[in-house]
Amino acid sequence: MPEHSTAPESGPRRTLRLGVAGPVGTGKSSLIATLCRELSGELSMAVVTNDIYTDEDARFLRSAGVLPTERIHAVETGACPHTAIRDDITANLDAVEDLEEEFAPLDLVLVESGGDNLTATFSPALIDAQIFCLDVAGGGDVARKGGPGIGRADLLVVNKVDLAPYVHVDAEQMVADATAARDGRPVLGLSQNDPATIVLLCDWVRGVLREHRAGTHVPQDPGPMAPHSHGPADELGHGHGHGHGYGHGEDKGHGFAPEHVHT
Ligand SMILES: Nc1nc2c(ncn2[C@@H]2O[C@H](COP(=O)(O)OP(=O)(O)OP(=O)(O)O)[C@@H](O)[C@H]2O)c(=O)[nH]1
Repeated sequence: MPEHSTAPESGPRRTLRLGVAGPVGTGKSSLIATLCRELSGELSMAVVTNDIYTDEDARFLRSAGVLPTERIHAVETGACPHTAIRDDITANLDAVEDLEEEFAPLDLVLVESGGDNLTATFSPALIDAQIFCLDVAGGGDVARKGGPGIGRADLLVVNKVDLAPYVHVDAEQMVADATAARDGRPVLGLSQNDPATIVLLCDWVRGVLREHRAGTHVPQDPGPMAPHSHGPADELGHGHGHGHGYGHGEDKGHGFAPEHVHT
């Protein structure tokens, strides 16, 4: 762990807060472990994980030994994961700020979302940039289906490309479809088993950090998740809905409605 980083001090806050979101099991924790392993020699880093009921992701990272354990904080959301990264970010913001204070000056804090569906994105009030993670095992057509993270995250990772032949997915086509859906925003085919792709991932992070330091990186909001509810309690007005007031009527849908998020 470096005592201090060689990165220049400029701008209002030096730490880059980088979110990693995506559906369950797409490889978010593994990606974060890899970034810690590859970059912690040059950057001062910390991690915040989100799980609904456990601190399992934090325990995975601690046991992987990729950072000193005290640099890995777990947030137990107790609710669907997107709530804690978008609707009420208090617990995550507290965790990030605690780490930034305790280990000042930090260069990079990675925030891992709990595994959710295609609609979860981070609030730009919590993070400066975000990665959205898909994997080839979820099916080659997922990238085409769209959603705020796929369309507008700072980086879309198509993960586990090494598995593509085994799940009968054309990884190159999946990356091409994703690229077409993103108006030129970057897409990276990644595999933990392919060091060349890991180099590209690390270079992307270094680039965003440079821009953040230079004050030229502008945090983007990929957009809200689709209106949905959480079962009968919501219908009765006792649960928590997520209509977000984006003008598409009642918050009573149960599925992903991409047409509702591109407004
Ligand atoms: N073959 C292959 N497997 C991978 C790769 N990345 C991750 N995995 C495996 O995919 C599984 C899920 O990875 P995780 O990193 O736990 O995924 P996650 O998105 O953090 O999972 P949740 O936190 O439960 O949403 C694990 O068995 C990983 O070893 C990869 O590049 N290639």
